[in-house]
Amino acid sequence: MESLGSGGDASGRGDAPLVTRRRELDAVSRRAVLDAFGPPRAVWTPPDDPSFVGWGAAATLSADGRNRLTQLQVSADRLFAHIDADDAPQGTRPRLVGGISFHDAHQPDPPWTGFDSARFVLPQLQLTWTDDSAWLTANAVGPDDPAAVDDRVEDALAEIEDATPSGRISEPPGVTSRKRCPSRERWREQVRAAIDRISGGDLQKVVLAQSLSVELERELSLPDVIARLDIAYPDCQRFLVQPGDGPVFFGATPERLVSVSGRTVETVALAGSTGRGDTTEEDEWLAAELLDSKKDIHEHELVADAVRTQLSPYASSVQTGQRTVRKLPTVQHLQTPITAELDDAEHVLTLVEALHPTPAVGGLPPDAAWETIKETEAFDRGWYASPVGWFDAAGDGAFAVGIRSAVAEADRATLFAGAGIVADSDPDREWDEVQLKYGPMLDALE
Ligand SMILES: C=C(O[C@@H]1C=C(C(=O)O)C=C[C@H]1O)C(=O)O
Repeated sequence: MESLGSGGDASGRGDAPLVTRRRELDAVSRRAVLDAFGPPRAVWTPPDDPSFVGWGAAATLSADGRNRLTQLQVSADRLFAHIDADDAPQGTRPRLVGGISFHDAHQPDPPWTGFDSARFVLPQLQLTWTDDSAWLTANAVGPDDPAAVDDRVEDALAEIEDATPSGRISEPPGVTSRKRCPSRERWREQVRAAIDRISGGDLQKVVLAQSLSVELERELSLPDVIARLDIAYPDCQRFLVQPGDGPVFFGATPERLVSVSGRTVETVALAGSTGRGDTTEEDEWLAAELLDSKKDIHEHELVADAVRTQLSPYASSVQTGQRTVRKLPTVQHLQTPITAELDDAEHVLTLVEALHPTPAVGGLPPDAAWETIKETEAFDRGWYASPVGWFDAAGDGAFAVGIRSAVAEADRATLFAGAGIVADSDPDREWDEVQLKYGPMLDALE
């Protein structure tokens, strides 16, 4: 490990060549290979792009402190400086996969063991699925003999060929006990205190979160959890990060933080929520009410304005799409797509830094919101509501906001969900909204 200034380290041996080999394979079952290869691993399955899985660590970059994303960019540039092939199709190029914690003051204590303030891994093996095939990419850094990398490819190919899915996707493990933080009564007090602060004028919005710790009847099968989320949440970004043998962070989030491809930036404002109806009529009525709700439009537009403002130093023209209702299995949200063309090429981490946390998960103004969150929430957000994603040597990449998520180890999991509080929020409605947002993870577990 070498040190890159305070708190930064990289096992990427910046000046050593990065050796990459790739092979196209017949389609393989992701569930089967996830079963066959253990941690460290990462899964990234976007709604509209190929699925990606990484195993092992050819290099690990981690950093903390206020400059964590700048430090990471420096170590990543060094790691990628001597890449031996970069003209391959996008999904097959070497990628750093990982994420950062909600706040830079985070310590990787339980349940977040292994989840540094910022941590990205260049996998030893990457598998990327295309429409009818898959690509295996093997990465190695430094004194590794290129012939050893070829051997690793052959070994991995043999193992992948042998990997067969183990029967049907199992049923969720089942929940035997649950512990909420805060209690309903305490939540009411917290929301009222936040509203008082908003009335005082130094805060416009704050997103307060809850945690739900559950014990499971059986140990969690990660390949099966991901398979169940694929079926139930195909329109969401499914992700999983497991730094070592310990905990895993996973989710199915509807919220893109930012993606950068060349000069094109895509992001979204997602805030303002209601439930789903039991009938089509009720569902449409709820959607219409949401689209018309002054409180939700206010909550939403604070996010859209902040996103546009944060992008403006990098892009002279920022396009705002139409505000519509995004329907998810347990909730509906107001959503506005936002796109921009960058004036100059920028690294996706620069935009992550500019945007995180948006007021969809933090609040406004950001410092007053963080102060309120820190004083109010009696648990560590860890990587919940934080940027999770990947980037490559060109600085292209994609990041989601890690909501609708849980951190789990063996037969325990902690789920997180939050709601935006504005001046006219009602504590009980916000409570109900949070329970709906636990839906995706609870469905995966019970
Ligand atoms: C904070 C969460 O969700 C965010 C908050 C929303 C809201 O307050 O309406 C809606 C979508 C997300 O941006 C969460 O799911 O935990």
